Amino acid sequence: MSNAWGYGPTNGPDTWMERFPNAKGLRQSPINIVTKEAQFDPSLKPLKIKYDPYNSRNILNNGQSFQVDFVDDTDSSTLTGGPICGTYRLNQFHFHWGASDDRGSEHNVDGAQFPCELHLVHWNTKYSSFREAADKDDGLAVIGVFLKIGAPNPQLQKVLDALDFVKTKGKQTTFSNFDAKTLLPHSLDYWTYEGSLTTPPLLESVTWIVLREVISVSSVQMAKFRSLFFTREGEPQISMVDNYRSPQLLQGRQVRASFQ
Ligand SMILES: NS(=O)(=O)c1ccc(S(=O)(=O)c2ccccc2)s1
Ligand SMILES: [Zn+2]
Repeated sequence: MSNAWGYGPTNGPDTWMERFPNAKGLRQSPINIVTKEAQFDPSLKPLKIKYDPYNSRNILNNGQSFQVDFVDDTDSSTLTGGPICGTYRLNQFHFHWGASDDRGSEHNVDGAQFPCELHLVHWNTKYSSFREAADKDDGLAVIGVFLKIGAPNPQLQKVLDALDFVKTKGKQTTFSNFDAKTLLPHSLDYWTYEGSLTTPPLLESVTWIVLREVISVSSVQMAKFRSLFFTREGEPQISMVDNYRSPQLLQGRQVRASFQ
């Protein structure tokens, strides 16, 4: 029986500190964003996001979520501006969601959870590769976008339609010509703070950029997320749901806002 980390009763977030000591670190993610304590910082620049659909490569069920991977050997899909210095390249995006619409996001806002949260993962090109950047203090920048129950999201549906081909752990399929920018809300107002990966190895290398404006998702679309499995083909099926870590202690960190 694999002792890999996961989200179940015997390998979930409360057990992670046994094998991943970063879990007890001072800049862990996610957090609860208390909006009244997030200070407007006029020195924060607007986010500059340039994504080239040509870079989207495949979609993979990695046994914890599903991710859309991007070719990141050039600066054609990048994040600049905002709270970061230099250029960060888009490497992948993935989601976290709940077993029901009342939970699923990792970050909370004023104690409220959303049914789903999108993470767009970028790495700092001052380092030679994603792998080299992954454990550096300024190595990664992740844009978080909350999904709220409402009208069906046609752009998201393009991603959900591909899930039929990656139902179980390890399955992947080609996913080309997808413009990740179509998943972003109109406003790029954001909160930002210094944090970590929200999954093992919980590296404290992430500048978090959490967008204030949500994107919509219908309940039917949420059911599609929940049609995936944590388990491999042929193993007893465990539905891929509740793949989120709960908010961690702020430990004195400041959350800044790009807006008043
Ligand atoms: N949920 S999250 O956005 O914080 C996140 C967790 C894991 C990753 S990673 O797979 O990119 C990765 C990055 C570095 C090392 C290992 C995996 S991104
Ligand atoms: Zn994530």
